[in-house]
Amino acid sequence: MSALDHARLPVADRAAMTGAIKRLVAADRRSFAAVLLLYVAAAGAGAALPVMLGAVIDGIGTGWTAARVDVVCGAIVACVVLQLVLMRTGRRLGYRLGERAAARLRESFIDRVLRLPLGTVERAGTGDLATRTSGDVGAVAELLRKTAPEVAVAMIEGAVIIVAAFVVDVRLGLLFLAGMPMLYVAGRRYLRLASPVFLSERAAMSEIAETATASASGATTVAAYRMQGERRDEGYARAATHMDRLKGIIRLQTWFFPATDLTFLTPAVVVTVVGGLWYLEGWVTVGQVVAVAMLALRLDGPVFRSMMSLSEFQMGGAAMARVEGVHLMPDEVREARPEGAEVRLDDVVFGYGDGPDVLHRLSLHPRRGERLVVVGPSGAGKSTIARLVAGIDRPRSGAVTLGGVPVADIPLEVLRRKVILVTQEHYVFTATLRENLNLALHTDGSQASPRGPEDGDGALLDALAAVDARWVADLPEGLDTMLGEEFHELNLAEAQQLALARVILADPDVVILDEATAGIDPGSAGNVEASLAAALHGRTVIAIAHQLQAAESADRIAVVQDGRIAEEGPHADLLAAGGVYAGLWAAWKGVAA
Ligand SMILES: Nc1ncnc2c1ncn2[C@@H]1O[C@H](COP(=O)(O)OP(=O)(O)OP(=O)(O)O)[C@@H](O)[C@H]1O
Repeated sequence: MSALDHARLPVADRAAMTGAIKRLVAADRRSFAAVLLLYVAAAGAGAALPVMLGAVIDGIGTGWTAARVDVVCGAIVACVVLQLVLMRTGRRLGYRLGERAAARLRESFIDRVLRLPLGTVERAGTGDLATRTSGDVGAVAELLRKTAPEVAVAMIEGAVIIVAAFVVDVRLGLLFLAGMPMLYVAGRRYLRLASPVFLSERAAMSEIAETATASASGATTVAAYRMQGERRDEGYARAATHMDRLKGIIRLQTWFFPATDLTFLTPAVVVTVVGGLWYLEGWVTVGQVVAVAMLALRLDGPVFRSMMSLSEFQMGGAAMARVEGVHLMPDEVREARPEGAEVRLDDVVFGYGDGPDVLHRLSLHPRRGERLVVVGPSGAGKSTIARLVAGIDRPRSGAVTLGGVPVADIPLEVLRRKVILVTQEHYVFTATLRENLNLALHTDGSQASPRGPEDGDGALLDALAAVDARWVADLPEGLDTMLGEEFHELNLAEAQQLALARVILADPDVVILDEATAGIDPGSAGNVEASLAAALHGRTVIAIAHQLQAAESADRIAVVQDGRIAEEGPHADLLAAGGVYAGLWAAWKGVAA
């Protein structure tokens, strides 16, 4: 296979992000309003402190009684307690709200990823998708559960403090705002500059993951071609790029953070100095100046907290843009309903991406219930035929149909019940053998629902027996044995048998086996195929085979060469014809002998 072209998955723009945030808020509207209300009330109780303190200062000057001062001081203490209680309750609710939003986001992300067309996933590269699935979704969850509530509290506190300053005195309130333009300008500039910097840092991280995943999954190939040095250099180069992007973030923050120190001190200094002069003019009272100056100083808390969170906020935002980007993938419109289960390939032309044609006007008509074996030299296009029949790819021209409609137009949930492709890549889920088998059963009532021990294990055990999986008898807990890397690990042959047993349980109309028994030793592969053929009797089986032994017993053999069907017919006829198949057979017999 040639290298896949890498078409990155999209990243959400501002409008898509706004839409996503609106959806998240709307899904939990009442809790959101409650949290907002609690934060505003807590901030109000906090801002009341300096205001009341100012009132006490002025009150003492204008002859308040000690009792009155005591009452106000009591109210100040009550406000401190109230603020603590409100803030604590708000935070608890806020974190829960964030957690729920994160869970919702995760679910819709996974749902979307599982519905992505396989071809798209392949072209995007597993690194990009892996980074989005693990790192990015995690970063967004952190954003929703921690950073966003943190920033929301800070913003609300800041807003309430400013309102409180205006309540004390409008002119002092305006003075208070004197330091704000700097903060606004610096904040805007930072946000504008930071967004692409953080996005590029995330993208560089994906590249590292992509390289590491590719090197690890292709380790044996890398070793065989002695490409360790190249792969290492590639990894270093990607890591260096990532380092550069991180340095960019640090450079940006180096000038931004000191600037913010100045910004939040400026209003307090301006209020104290100018407010002092206004007091001398008799325009304001000492209590008012003290109250607004204290409010200005209190601004440092929310400003500092939001500054500290801003980088995480940016990072979370960049991650969210990538997570949401997955939703921008155009949905595949698959609405065709097949009538029956006849498979036909007519004049099919196909090529990968922008590459050259690999199938050239190829036609193949597997008959209902027949076992058609497809053979041919390496690179002839056998697996490509399998992918087209399974609806993973679409032909450039011509038609690949199932029950009279294009396979690639059939909704996946319908198609997967009718056509199953088994390749050499098998996945054993970390779950019990029973659960691994039950995956194959439809849960919508159209066929038997997942079975537990109480339902009898007959069907599961029969399916395993049909693929000659004798190892099941030795499992410590039978069908309830946990499989997976950390539990009972299956070897390649066993994993293939598990995949084949799933096919029997799924009971589709058409089964495509693309070297599906290649991992099983040639001695037992024959047994497995024979018993599988018996279990799949009546189904259309298209088997792609390297081992010509499997071809001998086929109903029909199709020989693919250079993307075309070179010959078709039963084993004996093709041998007698003395063409391509006879040559392949002789070569294989020579090897096998
Ligand atoms: N994902 C892909 N992207 C680009 N080219 C591809 C891809 N998969 C296969 N090809 C190319 O398409 C042609 C047919 O490949 P295909 O895998 O169908 O052949 P095959 O007969 O199954 O070979 P083999 O027996 O080695 O598996 C080859 O030239 C191959 O390089």
